[in-house]
Amino acid sequence: MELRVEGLACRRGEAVVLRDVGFVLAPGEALILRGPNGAGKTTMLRALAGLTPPVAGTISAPQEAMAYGAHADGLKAQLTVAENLTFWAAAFGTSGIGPAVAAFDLGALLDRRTADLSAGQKRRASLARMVLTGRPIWLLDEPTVSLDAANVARFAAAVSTHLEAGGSALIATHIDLGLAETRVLDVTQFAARAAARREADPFAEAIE
Ligand SMILES: Nc1ncnc2c1ncn2[C@@H]1O[C@H](COP(=O)(O)OP(=O)(O)OP(=O)(O)O)[C@@H](O)[C@H]1O
Repeated sequence: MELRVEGLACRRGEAVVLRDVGFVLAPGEALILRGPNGAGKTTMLRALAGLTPPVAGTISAPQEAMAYGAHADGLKAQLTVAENLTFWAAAFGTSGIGPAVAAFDLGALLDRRTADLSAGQKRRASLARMVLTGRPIWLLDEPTVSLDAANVARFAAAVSTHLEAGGSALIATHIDLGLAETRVLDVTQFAARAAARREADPFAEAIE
């Protein structure tokens, strides 16, 4: 499913952080969100995921087409990895957790409470949930935090499998994931405050 975003203005709290956001994400494509800390990557992903509805603009794909993987792992701490994944599979009507377990090498961890996992193990269990959603558009916020090199590669392979199946992914990350043929979207071009400053002072851009 294509995701077409036009004229999006996104707020965080009371402040409009981004405006005039526009891009097209085609099936089979990954788009990397870039920008320094505070540029608005999370803000954009939250708007697309429906957590903070945009102030203006249009998002072509319905909410049900998107799966959001946030900064937080979002696991139920007292449940085991298997119980967490089974819960998600049931919630999204996906049969079987096998492909998600294999993609993130979780076989040896299935009976462990997620509260007792290391940070990287929690991250892997959290990312496995994306596979279980069965949703075509993945929105991922710094997905590789806490992952070692082998697991960054596992994550990249899971994204590639998703893209090959006709899915797409919008990924905020500061690292090179090693994905083939990704496009990069620099969110600083959509900064609402810089635009407002430039409009107020036509010479501001020259001294920034
Ligand atoms: N709850 C909030 N209320 C008001 N402003 C916020 C809130 N959360 C974040 N902000 C501000 O919104 C701006 C965009 O933040 P955002 O988290 O989208 O940036 P980011 O590009 O994801 O940064 P990072 O790379 O550090 O994760 C920042 O200036 C931030 O301080």
